Amino acid sequence: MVKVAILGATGYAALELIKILLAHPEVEITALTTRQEGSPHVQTIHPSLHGRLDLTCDNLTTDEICQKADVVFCALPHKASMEVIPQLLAGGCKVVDLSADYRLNDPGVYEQWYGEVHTDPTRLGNTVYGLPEIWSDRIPGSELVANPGCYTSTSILGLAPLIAGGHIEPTGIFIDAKSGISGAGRGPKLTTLYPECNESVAAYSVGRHRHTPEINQILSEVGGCQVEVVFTPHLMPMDRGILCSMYTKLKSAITEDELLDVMRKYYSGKPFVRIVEHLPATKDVTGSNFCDITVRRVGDNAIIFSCTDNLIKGAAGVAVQNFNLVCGFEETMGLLP
Ligand SMILES: NC(=O)C1=CN([C@@H]2O[C@H](COP(=O)(O)OP(=O)(O)OC[C@H]3O[C@@H](n4cnc5c(N)ncnc54)[C@H](OP(=O)(O)O)[C@@H]3O)[C@@H](O)[C@H]2O)C=CC1
Ligand SMILES: CC(=O)N[C@@H](CCC(=O)OP(=O)(O)O)C(=O)O
Repeated sequence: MVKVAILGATGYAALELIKILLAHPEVEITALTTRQEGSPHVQTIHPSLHGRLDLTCDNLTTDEICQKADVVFCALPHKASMEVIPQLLAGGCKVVDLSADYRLNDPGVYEQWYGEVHTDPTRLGNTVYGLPEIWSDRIPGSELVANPGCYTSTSILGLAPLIAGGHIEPTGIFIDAKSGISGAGRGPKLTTLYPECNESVAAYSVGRHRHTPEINQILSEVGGCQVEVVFTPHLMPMDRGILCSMYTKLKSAITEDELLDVMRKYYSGKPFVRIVEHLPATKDVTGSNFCDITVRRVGDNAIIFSCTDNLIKGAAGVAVQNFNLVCGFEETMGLLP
């Protein structure tokens, strides 16, 4: 059994991690952390776990975490992650980081988009990006995996096959992304209060959302050329789910059926990507680690639709996929009911 700690255990991503890991045959959850004093029981923090896990959430030092765990899921916000991860690695733990701290290659780009100087810059560019559908060969045995962002993985998985095959123009790709409110985390914020966002849809961070450089970086590597997307996120009045509708210019006279075939071949043998013919909806993937993708040809354009549950394929599910690969388990272990 692999002993596992979850940092930021009081949050939404951590709750999903706990639920998945409780059903994982090779995992024992040995530590949960919070900054709160008084060591609240996890079922007080997450009532849906009542009777499932007899563990408190504790304000642990990194040394204490290293004594209790072999692998750490770091479900802290960005900036908080890079403050603890170097010590966890030095203490012998392997880490799957759900934050954005180790996803970008360039410390200057991190500073530009996150407004902070990176405090562990030498690991940027040397940390594997945990998108197993694209780089499953790079993940096994890694000491640190940077889990992708939720919008990011949904966008990249939809676009990668057509970028890699050279079927669409690499610039002028418009991503219209919609997310449920849980994407913003459990902490109270004015914009996610019920009266502010219920029965209302709005775009935010137009032209300046921090997932833009992440999408560009990964797709540029996939395509072997400079990819530039225009990424516009919207907050939707629903609990969870992401739908990305992506508008691209086709480079050739390829048909819609051929585009679907390109996608099927690209993801052949990848258990969590489903190339579908219908237009996918967020409800189709709720609670699952699937990413559902389709494409429509409209004139000279390909419109790609990609759908995930932001808390599962966008966070906890892909984190467990990465954990399985790091530990040498079946990629699907604990993830297919
Ligand atoms: N929500 C989503 O859909 C997705 C989230 N992610 C990423 O996963 C991580 C966790 O997200 P999520 O669960 O939504 O976030 P939440 O805000 O729900 O939970 C994060 C937890 O981290 C703790 N925390 C907050 N600030 C700090 C800090 N400065 N130092 C130490 N601990 C802190 C808090 O626990 P406490 O106050 O008890 O200490 C909090 O409950 C983030 O990096 C997020 O960007 C990635 C993809 C999707
Ligand atoms: C709806 C909502 O607010 N979503 C978050 C992104 C979610 C996410 O988890 O992204 P990172 O892991 O990169 O932080 C946002 O737009 O900031």
